Amino acid sequence: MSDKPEVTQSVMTETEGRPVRIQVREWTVEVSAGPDKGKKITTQDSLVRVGSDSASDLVLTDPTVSRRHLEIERTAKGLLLRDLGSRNGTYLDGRQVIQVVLQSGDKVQLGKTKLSIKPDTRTTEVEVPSGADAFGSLVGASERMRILFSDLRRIAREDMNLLIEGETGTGKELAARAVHQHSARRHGPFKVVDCNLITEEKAERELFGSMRAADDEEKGVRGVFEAAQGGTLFLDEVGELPLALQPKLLRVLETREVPTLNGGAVPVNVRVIASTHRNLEEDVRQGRFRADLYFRLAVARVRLPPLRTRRDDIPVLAHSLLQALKANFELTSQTLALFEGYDWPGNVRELRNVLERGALMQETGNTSWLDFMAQPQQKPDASAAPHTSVGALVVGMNYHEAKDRVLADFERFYFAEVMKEVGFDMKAAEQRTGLSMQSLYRLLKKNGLRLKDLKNAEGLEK
Ligand SMILES: Nc1ncnc2c1ncn2[C@@H]1O[C@H](COP(=O)(O)OP(=O)(O)OP(=O)(O)O)[C@@H](O)[C@H]1O
Repeated sequence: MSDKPEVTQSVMTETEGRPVRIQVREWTVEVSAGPDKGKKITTQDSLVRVGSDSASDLVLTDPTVSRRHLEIERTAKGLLLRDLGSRNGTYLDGRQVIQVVLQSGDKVQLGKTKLSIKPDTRTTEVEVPSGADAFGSLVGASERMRILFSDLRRIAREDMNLLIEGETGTGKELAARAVHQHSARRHGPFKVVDCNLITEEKAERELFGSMRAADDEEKGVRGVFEAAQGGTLFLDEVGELPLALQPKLLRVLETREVPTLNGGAVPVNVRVIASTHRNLEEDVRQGRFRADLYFRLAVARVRLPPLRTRRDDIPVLAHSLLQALKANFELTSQTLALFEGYDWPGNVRELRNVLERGALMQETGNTSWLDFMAQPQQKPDASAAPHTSVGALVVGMNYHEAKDRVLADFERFYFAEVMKEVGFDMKAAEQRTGLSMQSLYRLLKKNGLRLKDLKNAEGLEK
């Protein structure tokens, strides 16, 4: 669980423009009955997700509990419990509940498990710079994000390894880039490795660098650790790294060198930033992730909060994303209210995608935000023919902006169609597109096209 503080009360202690001291509180969710009795989580974060899925904050082994069963959010109105469409439901005093503000002493029942929630376990004070509502390309005006920006700024200076946790689309990669840009390494390279793609065969060559043959060296083949020399290496979705490879990564991190095949070693000077959407601590407990590697990676640790827990960021994010999209329309207060009432399962990426679609459709006078937001994750927009409205949109732009825009539309359309055409088989897509697997994944991700969502849209996945 994150060490991010949740703001519960603001106390101005200094004049405007100077740091503000705010009080943060810890709270605890504990299993009081059931197979996981005694298990608990104490956190300063505002959201606790409970379920059998290993990405939950409180992971339960009770087989009557759904993978994503419920979540409890600390809001200004109190502790808000939401059932996440669980199979066996969530009960309070024998009554099934979908969404409810918890009262003190409430016992929550899910399957054979009972939870007790203890607010205010401990209070501490933290300092937040006032007015800092962006860090690199990350935007956010909420106090939670401002605290996060100040943590990231400090971590950037300190050159330690960093683990960034957060749901999909919360900005983990943007945060990693921003840390790099604010560090002493900013003039060095920023290299990304998608750990979903690292197989045991590829690892030696691509990840651990110089385990290379002499002739590779002549051909100039360098592993990514060497390519990131003097800079930052971003290990995206590090929780997906096969167990067999974890000791090798650990060794490189410990020795700060990559071995060569001839028995030598090349020193590497690289800061590692890793990201995960999983609950890695739980993976460590379950033996899926090595504890020693976890502690090497998580010297500093931050969690990017889901958008639904910082709805006050939505207006500023929406305006800034629209600006970046060069979209030429105003968001009405009704639209913003609609946005603020929606849960954004795909987080900021989903908001950006919705705005992008809105920008295109508005040109044809068809904007209906509700349609876009109904199931945006299930309907990746890429297949929406871009040429119908893009012409009208780009004539107002300069050449470079227009080109970027048309290219982005083309990419989304092209990749969504190709993936459907090849039956979502990445190997076949690699051949069809002539791109490397790594580039293919990155372009899919860049365009907000997740394989799972595309399959969902085709009804291929539950
Ligand atoms: N705080 C933010 N400010 C501005 N844009 C943001 C922010 N967070 C996310 N975004 C937008 O969402 C997109 C996705 O962000 P990013 O790729 O960093 O998310 P992620 O957490 O790494 O996602 P995933 O886990 O799916 O890889 C970005 O390209 C950007 O447009």
